[in-house]
Amino acid sequence: MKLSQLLGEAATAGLGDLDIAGVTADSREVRTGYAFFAVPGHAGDGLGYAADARARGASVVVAPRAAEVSLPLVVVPDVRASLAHAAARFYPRQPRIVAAVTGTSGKSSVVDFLRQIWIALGREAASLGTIGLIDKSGAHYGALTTPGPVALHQTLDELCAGGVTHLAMEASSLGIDQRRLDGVRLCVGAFTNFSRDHLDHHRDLEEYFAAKMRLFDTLLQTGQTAVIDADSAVAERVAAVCAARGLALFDVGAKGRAIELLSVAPSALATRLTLRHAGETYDVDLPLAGGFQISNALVSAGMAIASGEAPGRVFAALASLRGAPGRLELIGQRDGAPVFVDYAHKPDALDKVLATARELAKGRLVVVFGAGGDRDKGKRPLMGEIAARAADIVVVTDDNPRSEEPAMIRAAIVAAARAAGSAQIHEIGDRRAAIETAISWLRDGDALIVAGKGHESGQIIGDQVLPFSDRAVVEAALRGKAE
Ligand SMILES: CC(=O)N[C@H]1[C@@H](OP(=O)(O)OP(=O)(O)OC[C@H]2O[C@@H](n3ccc(=O)[nH]c3=O)[C@H](O)[C@@H]2O)O[C@H](CO)[C@@H](O)[C@@H]1O[C@H](C)C(=O)N[C@@H](C)C(=O)N[C@H](CCC(=O)O)C(=O)O
Ligand SMILES: Nc1ncnc2c1ncn2[C@@H]1O[C@H](COP(=O)(O)OP(=O)(O)OP(=O)(O)O)[C@@H](O)[C@H]1O
Ligand SMILES: N[C@H](CCC[C@H](N)C(=O)O)C(=O)O
Ligand SMILES: [Mg+2]
Repeated sequence: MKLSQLLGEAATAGLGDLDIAGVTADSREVRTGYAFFAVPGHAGDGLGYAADARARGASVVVAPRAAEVSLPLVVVPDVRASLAHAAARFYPRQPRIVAAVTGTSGKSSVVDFLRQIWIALGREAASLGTIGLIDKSGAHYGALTTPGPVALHQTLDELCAGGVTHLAMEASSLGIDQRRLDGVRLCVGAFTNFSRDHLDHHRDLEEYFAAKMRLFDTLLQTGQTAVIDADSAVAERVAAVCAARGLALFDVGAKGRAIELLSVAPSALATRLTLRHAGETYDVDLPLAGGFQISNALVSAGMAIASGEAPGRVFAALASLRGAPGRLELIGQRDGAPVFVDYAHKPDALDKVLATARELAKGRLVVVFGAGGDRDKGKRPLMGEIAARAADIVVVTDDNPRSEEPAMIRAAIVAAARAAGSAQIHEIGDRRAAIETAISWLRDGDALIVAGKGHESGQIIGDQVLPFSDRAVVEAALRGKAE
């Protein structure tokens, strides 16, 4: 492909006729004839790797500023956006329907539910996000929630070639901000909710909010639909952003107008809902527990309807939804006490999941959790406080300490937990021992939530990833054996 086709004629300053064999922002992936996009990153500056790119055969560097690089160089105003658009042109095919969801919590659940609804309605559907790419061939785990633009466009092209017509994808705030989704031909966008997260990357909550809003004020086009959880505290602000862009608003929830949640009747691990949409009333038996799962299910139903599906069929499909892996997933029981694995690793998610579990526990509520190293330190005391207030027994353990001293992370949680509530607070660093001990304490009517790692398959200590699965450890402990 010619450079002019990748970047647009105006941008290429006389170099438009160069044949380009591939695009990348990582010099280590450069092959002969590639265009190397020099991205100023968090850890390094791509221009510093131009010599490496040249040595590996790059034929041109695309950069945000002029520099001495011994290769033809094209300067562009927004190099991450140029990379994303170039990747979209290099890998041109995309599923006909691409729906993206943003929000602090619920994204992985929503994309999983939307894929399940589409499949139930006979569509060739896939989902992409934190738990990987899930299509009919199975689950393929990826490192990022929203992949980098080159990997993303390659994936979209491959999915399309494989016959996938409908894709539900997570739009992380970092992904949106870093232009990973620029060039994706979106049809529908959705917003779940907003609370504290990623303050290790965004300067403050306003900046984090603005990053999410880019999905609505820039990436979606006038006339397209935005589905919003109307019960979110920021729903009105999001609606105003959507209105200013000329998006069609589809709001869902107790305060929703497009799908109005009229009543909720919880029963053990399921919930009966009555909904109103376009003047019709629907009864739905949602086979999931928890108010937050209702929100997620309604957002996914809204996205399915916005993508052209018949509402009656969409609501009928909700009756067979399965929870996303590691999201309030019931693994088994010990003496009448259910044990769940959940991915709450931020304050609001922990609050929501413990509130749900409290309703399921006739006896004591037990929680095992920790907090990630090299991540927002501010969330540690908040999570300690929430756990101590919501649970009866709190076991603070390790969750991906990365380069930090694990005991320091635990200490920050434990101190806040001890100051906050009347719960028993225990500290057991070894996560396997923490889970096994908590399970050994269970009595009839109790409930245990093992939070923070969900689907994850490793414990990151230093720069090593040791195989570890909460699910496997819980299963083994419930069988009464070491895993
Ligand atoms: C902090 C962050 O967001 N980093 C992401 C970002 O990297 P960066 O642009 O800052 O890169 P950098 O390391 O400073 O390097 C600068 C440039 O030099 C290049 N380079 C580097 C080394 C080399 O030898 N040669 C070379 O060319 C790099 O490819 C890069 O283009 O852009 C890269 C490409 O898109 C991402 O792979 C990378 O994700 C890292 C691995 C990461 O861990 N990101 C996490 C925090 C993340 O993005 N998480 C979100 C949210 C998760 C959620 O809430 O669900 C996600 O979407 O997953
Ligand atoms: N709508 C919601 N509101 C609040 N908490 C939620 C909601 N949905 C899920 N949660 C909680 O957040 C956890 C993560 O859910 P999920 O993976 O669906 O969200 P996510 O937005 O993809 O999160 P991440 O950004 O970590 O990938 C769940 O395990 C649950 O504890
Ligand atoms: N995408 C999130 C996931 C965190 C999961 C939790 N187990 C942790 O390691 O903090 C992050 O990397 O911050
Ligand atoms: Mg996710």
